[in-house]
Amino acid sequence: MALIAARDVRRVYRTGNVDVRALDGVSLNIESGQLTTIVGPSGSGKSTLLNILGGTDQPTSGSVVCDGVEIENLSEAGLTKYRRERVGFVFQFYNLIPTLTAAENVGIACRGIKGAIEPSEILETLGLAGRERSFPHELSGGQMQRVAIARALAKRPALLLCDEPTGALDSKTGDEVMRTLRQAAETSNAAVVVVTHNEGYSRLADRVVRLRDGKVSTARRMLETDI
Ligand SMILES: Nc1ncnc2c1ncn2[C@@H]1O[C@H](COP(=O)(O)OP(=O)(O)OP(=O)(O)O)[C@@H](O)[C@H]1O
Repeated sequence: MALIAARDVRRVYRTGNVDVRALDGVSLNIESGQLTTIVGPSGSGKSTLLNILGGTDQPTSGSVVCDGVEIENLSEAGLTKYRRERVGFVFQFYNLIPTLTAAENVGIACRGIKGAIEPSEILETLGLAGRERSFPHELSGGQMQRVAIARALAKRPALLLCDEPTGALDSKTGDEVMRTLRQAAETSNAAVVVVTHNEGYSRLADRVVRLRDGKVSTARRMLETDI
């Protein structure tokens, strides 16, 4: 069974007298252990979809079931619990706390979460052994992003949502980060979903969801092994 099943999801924003249909009947499944990229032109609804999957926004209509949770029916408290326990977030500009070390940044994010991975262990998995005590300003962009990925993975989320995770990186480092995310999907069995403007990364994806005007225009598998 798919980790996420979205059915006929609509999100309408009202600005003044104008309704903007950010999502206009999106249906898709997202599987655990796979890397899914969401691509499409600016304004096509990519971030809106990510926000709904992550429980930072709710659909105007339609249904989104993630890991057995019906997101559209959650209260504020339910959404907070869902975000905290099931979803990891990775952002373009890392969002690390500058006054905390790499290990502290990871540790603080999963305080009180049962079964969370030790900061040193997850940092090592992500190739950052020996950098536990480094502060963000002592790390390169790629290393900071790997700390951010470690922070997101430490709580063993079912879903890892990444909004333009390579947007601030050069192409070689961006490639490395995408490979790290692909590996994370395999080893952690999380569903990794990446919004990206870089269509080239689709070659690393198991599945590519293309949005256009708030609708899915194509959703296809990329790897031979998954066809
Ligand atoms: N809070 C909001 N209020 C009003 N309109 C919004 C809001 N958020 C998004 N929109 C509109 O919804 C549409 C989809 O926006 P969204 O940010 O999801 O697109 P996107 O594909 O992520 O774009 P980009 O690639 O530029 O980040 C756009 O027309 C946008 O202006």
